[in-house]
Amino acid sequence: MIHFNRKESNIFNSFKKKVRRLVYGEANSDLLNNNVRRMLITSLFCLVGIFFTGLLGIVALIKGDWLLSFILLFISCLYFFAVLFIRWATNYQLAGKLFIYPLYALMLYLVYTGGVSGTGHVWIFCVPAVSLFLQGLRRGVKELCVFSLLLGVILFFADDFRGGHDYDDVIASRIMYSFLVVVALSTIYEYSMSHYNKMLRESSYLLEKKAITDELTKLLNRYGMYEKLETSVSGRRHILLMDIDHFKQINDIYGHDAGDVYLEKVAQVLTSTIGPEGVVARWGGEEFLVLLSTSSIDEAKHWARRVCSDVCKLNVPHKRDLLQASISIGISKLEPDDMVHDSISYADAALYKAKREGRNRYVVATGQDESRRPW
Ligand SMILES: Nc1nc2c(ncn2[C@@H]2O[C@H](COP(=O)(O)OP(=O)(O)OP(=O)(O)O)[C@@H](O)[C@H]2O)c(=O)[nH]1
Repeated sequence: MIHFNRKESNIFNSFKKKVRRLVYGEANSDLLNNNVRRMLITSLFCLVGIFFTGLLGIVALIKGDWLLSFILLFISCLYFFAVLFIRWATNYQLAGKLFIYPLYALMLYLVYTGGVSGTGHVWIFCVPAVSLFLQGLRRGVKELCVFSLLLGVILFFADDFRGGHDYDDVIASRIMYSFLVVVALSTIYEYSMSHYNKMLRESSYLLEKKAITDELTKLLNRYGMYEKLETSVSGRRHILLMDIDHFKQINDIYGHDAGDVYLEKVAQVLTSTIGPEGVVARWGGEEFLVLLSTSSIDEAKHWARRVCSDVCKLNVPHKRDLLQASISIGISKLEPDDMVHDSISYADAALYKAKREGRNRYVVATGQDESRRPW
């Protein structure tokens, strides 16, 4: 068993960090994002490509094979440019094309000339996996068909042209068969991976949605609303924190299920009353929170008044009765540099003032400006 001592593992960790920074750049924390992942893998392909074409280019240069050396070093520079391009434009698709087309050309050139001592064809087996990854399943398969066709022509007829390598027919057919087997296996693998990734993306989308949605009312839940509240915007916004009045009585008299139906209806009223002026969430129990995009306190009061009036007008039929209630609201403002928690506390204090003053009303939070003063 290998044991690393602390110093070795520190060196190893800092080396790992450096490599991650080189490859991932700033995207390290966002690896679940499909685009970011593709960008990183394309960068990695390019880095591997730079290394190998660069190295083989230098070897060819030392051996005096000027043309091969020029081609390899040119491609190495192209891949370097592709890495920079991904970093600069974050466009992995174009960078992928910059990678794959020179690769096709280089592979066909190596097969055509036979490469070093007739070993040119040994490199072609990396093509299917790279092509399918960079170009996607459909396009990748089409391009691999064209590539295989050109490969076949070169393998069987290259010796008819000047500089073409003379492949034995048996070897040519074996190279062709084995290449087609790799194409088929890579296609099956890519198909199953893309299918699996699609399912993974769908289920992670559903889970994400579930995590921020209230099951009963289908509004945002507290967690989802916190995300909205913490999204920084340039201007002032307003918070309406609301609580249904004497809701316990509805539960006590008509039962919990009737209470649930009433909550659902209140959620619908809030959504239709506020419309695009804000975001509505179920804050918990019989409490709702609206984040208004308006910066004007008069407009915030206007929306609070409308909510009070629309909830009062709500009659929810239950057996032979009609469920009715009112709502109390606390209003506070949320400036870009305010602590979200503080603004909600102010709205909460205002809400309880509204309850104390007789319910079915709104109260604007006081003291918010004083709290911002340094004294
Ligand atoms: N049906 C139902 N009731 C809920 C739900 N969540 C909380 N409640 C009930 O909401 C009631 C809240 O009651 P209280 O906090 O005493 O307040 P209230 O009766 O609304 O009175 P005020 O707020 O003082 O006007 C409790 O009876 C809870 O059981 C829910 O999801 N469904």
